[in-house]
Amino acid sequence: MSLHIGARREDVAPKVLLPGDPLRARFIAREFLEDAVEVNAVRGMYGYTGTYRGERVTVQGTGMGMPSMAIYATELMREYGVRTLIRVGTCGAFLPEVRLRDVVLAQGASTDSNMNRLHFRGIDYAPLADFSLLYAAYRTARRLALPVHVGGVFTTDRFYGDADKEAYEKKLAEHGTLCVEMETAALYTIAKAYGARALSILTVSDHLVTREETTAEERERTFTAMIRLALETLVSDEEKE
Ligand SMILES: O=P(O)(O)O[C@H]1O[C@H](CO)[C@@H](O)[C@H]1O
Ligand SMILES: O=c1cc[nH]c(=O)[nH]1
Repeated sequence: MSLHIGARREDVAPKVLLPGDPLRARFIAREFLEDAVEVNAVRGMYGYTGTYRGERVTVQGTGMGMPSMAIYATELMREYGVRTLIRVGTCGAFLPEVRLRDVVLAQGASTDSNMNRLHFRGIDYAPLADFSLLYAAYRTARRLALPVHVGGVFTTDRFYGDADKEAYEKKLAEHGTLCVEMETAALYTIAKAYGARALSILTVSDHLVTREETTAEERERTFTAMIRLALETLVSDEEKE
């Protein structure tokens, strides 16, 4: 057990999927894993362990924002020995060519958060995906004939912004940033600190240019292309635990 995860150490697999929404964790366990058992319910942040094509996988909700992601990612690596982490999250698209329900592989993450600046004493660290995992996900997407966008994302501390936020998001879009979400910069930074491998796979749940959006139910219960891609990447990944 750790402070925020009630599972026994042996109940958590070395490979973990991380949705922000704990109900998406439950949906993934019910619809995609065999023999899934609930291993965490502390604070309602559900976690489950089961098998996917014979390999043990844990799916653990992380909540919203970098501090919450940092808590779960840290405890999973430090207390449970997790080595491979794939976030399966939602994002808002910045660019017209990134359409609603498209899938994004986050190569790196810019951020407006102060968390990394505190950690690196003012230096602008560049949080990057693990290349072997990114490459494995890209190859898996090709095999599944699933189109994906690969590029930079923006991890924000502010879901609701103002004119100031809109201005810097416009600049990020002009510099090729694909979409906005709230956890990837923390996940990539902390995974590197623990010598673990991390990747964020995101589905576009709303569009900041066209203003289209999906429903809360769709965010909880669908986006199966992203989930299938993440699970197939985990089990086809050549770096075995
Ligand atoms: O759908 P999840 O994984 O929670 O991801 C996105 O959705 C939440 C905001 O609605 C933030 O956590 C953001 O990163
Ligand atoms: O953080 C997020 C997630 C989805 N859509 C957004 O606009 N922001």
